Amino acid sequence: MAGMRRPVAVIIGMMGAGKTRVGKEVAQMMQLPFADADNEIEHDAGMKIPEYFERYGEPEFRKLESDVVLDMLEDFDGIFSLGGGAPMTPSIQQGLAEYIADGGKVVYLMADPKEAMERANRGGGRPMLNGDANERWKKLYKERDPVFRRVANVQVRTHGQTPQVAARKLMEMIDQRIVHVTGFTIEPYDVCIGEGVMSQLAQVLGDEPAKVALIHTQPVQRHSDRARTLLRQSGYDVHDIVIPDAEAGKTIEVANGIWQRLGEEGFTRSDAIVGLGGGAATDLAGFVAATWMRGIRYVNCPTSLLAMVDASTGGKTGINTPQGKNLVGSFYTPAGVLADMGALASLPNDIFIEGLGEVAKSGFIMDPEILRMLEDHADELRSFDGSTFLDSDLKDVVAELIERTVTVKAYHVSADLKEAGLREFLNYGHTLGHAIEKLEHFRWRHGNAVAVGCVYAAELSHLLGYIDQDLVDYHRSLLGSLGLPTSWNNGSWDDVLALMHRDKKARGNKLRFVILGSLGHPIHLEDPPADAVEEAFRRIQR
Ligand SMILES: NC(=O)c1ccc[n+]([C@@H]2O[C@H](COP(=O)([O-])OP(=O)(O)OC[C@H]3O[C@@H](n4cnc5c(N)ncnc54)[C@H](O)[C@@H]3O)[C@@H](O)[C@H]2O)c1
Ligand SMILES: O=C(O)C(=O)C[C@@H](O)[C@H](O)[C@H](O)COP(=O)(O)O
Repeated sequence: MAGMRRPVAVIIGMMGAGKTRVGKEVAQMMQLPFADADNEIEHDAGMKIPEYFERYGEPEFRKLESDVVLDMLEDFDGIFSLGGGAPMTPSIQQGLAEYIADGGKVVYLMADPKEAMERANRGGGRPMLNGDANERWKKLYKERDPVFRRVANVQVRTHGQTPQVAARKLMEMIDQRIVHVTGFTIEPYDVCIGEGVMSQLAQVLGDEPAKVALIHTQPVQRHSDRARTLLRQSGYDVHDIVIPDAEAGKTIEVANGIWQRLGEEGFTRSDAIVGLGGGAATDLAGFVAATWMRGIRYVNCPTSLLAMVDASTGGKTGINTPQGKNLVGSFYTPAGVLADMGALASLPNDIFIEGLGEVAKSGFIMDPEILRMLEDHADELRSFDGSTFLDSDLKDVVAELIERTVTVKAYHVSADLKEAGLREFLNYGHTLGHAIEKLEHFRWRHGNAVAVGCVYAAELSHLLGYIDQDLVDYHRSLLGSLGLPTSWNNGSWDDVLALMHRDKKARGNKLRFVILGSLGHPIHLEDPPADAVEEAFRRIQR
């Protein structure tokens, strides 16, 4: 039945861009069939395209092309390359938009115009280039390039690359998962998830910045080396800024040191920042980007699981103060997020597991499929080993968990960037979680503290009659099976309570929490009874 199959990717681009050559190469690498729309048309028409053009003219050709392309979009499951002019036809544009909405990848293959023009002129037989071929090509490029950019959801630059290198790049891009973040007050951006996606850094930064401050920590040196090389190859003047690791980097002193460097090194409003590392590094880099000259462009390259699923997306940037976690900051949206799963190869097991705390949180508040996946793969996830990860079956599971968790995040952020209500649901588990982190002098990892905080919030939900004991037990058993902590007994209630009053959800002297009305349905809890708030704490101490 039509509609059951769809292409793995559709390649569009100018005549001579190498769509067929590169497309065939990709198909071979991925062991998929390849189809070229022009061949399919010639097959249907029973004649060569130039002959069809001559006999029936361009409008008839475009009609036939549209029929063939729309059929293939619903009944072909390989790599499909379109003729240069196909994406200009409104019915094909509509078909491609539906295909993208259904999760498809429309790849704009961007070759060097000079190379593409030469290739297109070689061999002749292109009716659209009749007359002065170079002039025709340039004119068509001017018309088509903006349309191609609009209809594609993936862009691959192949300037000066061999078809094999271009194909590998394209394959990485096809394999990637993309979550789109948009909203009323948000400049839309994509979170790209997959191995190798860091190679899109220059594309996301754009042409405007001349200088790029690459802010990272020392443990991710190998990934920052790669980013620096990519940036230099693309012609940026790269300024390497190494910050103290983890929470030690989220301080006003560190931010001040970077402001000084940006000033001394002449960073202007058109320059940019790349934040690379765990969530602490991306929070700090975002904060510097938000404040330097009141805001410059920044791109996040998260390298920990937690930063990939949560910290790098959504625009909450900030630093800690001696009084608490993230007390100073701003909502400032990145231009893009490149979650390169290749970085997970160097991630220690305990830091991977910590990230699962935020993944589970997203399951509890919205996406039960996340919880099912965590249950089904608890043993493999718990034994995560970066050195074998990229070649293991776990990679696809983790890619899907990242995509689903980022989708939960994007849903809340898109509707409520500045956290007027809905976005607060992402804070499930954080009221107690942040207090634990502070009382443990940040030696407890964020995701671990959030895991305990989720059990606390579940206990509170149960005490107030919203959920039954089974769901509280489920929190403990699921989080425990992943190697996450579910209890904490290292601080006094008075200290915890004082810190929870400093939580950003509190209003005046009233506590506010996010609890569960039922699984997947969080609710706000305003000014709850003091005895329930304390009793829930007693229950997580056991
Ligand atoms: N802005 C937000 O919306 C948001 C959301 C969630 C968490 N956060 C913040 O994120 C931080 C927690 O993030 P985190 O868990 O990534 O902690 P982290 O940034 O402290 O990183 C944990 C450790 O792992 C190292 N690391 C990271 N990637 C690595 C890799 N690929 N290989 C080897 N080592 C690697 C880091 O250098 C660090 O030592 C907290 O500060 C938290 O408040 C922010
Ligand atoms: O994006 C959000 O909104 C969140 O609350 C996500 C949290 O997982 C994250 O830890 C965030 O940094 C917490 O923010 P805070 O406002 O409670 O400091």
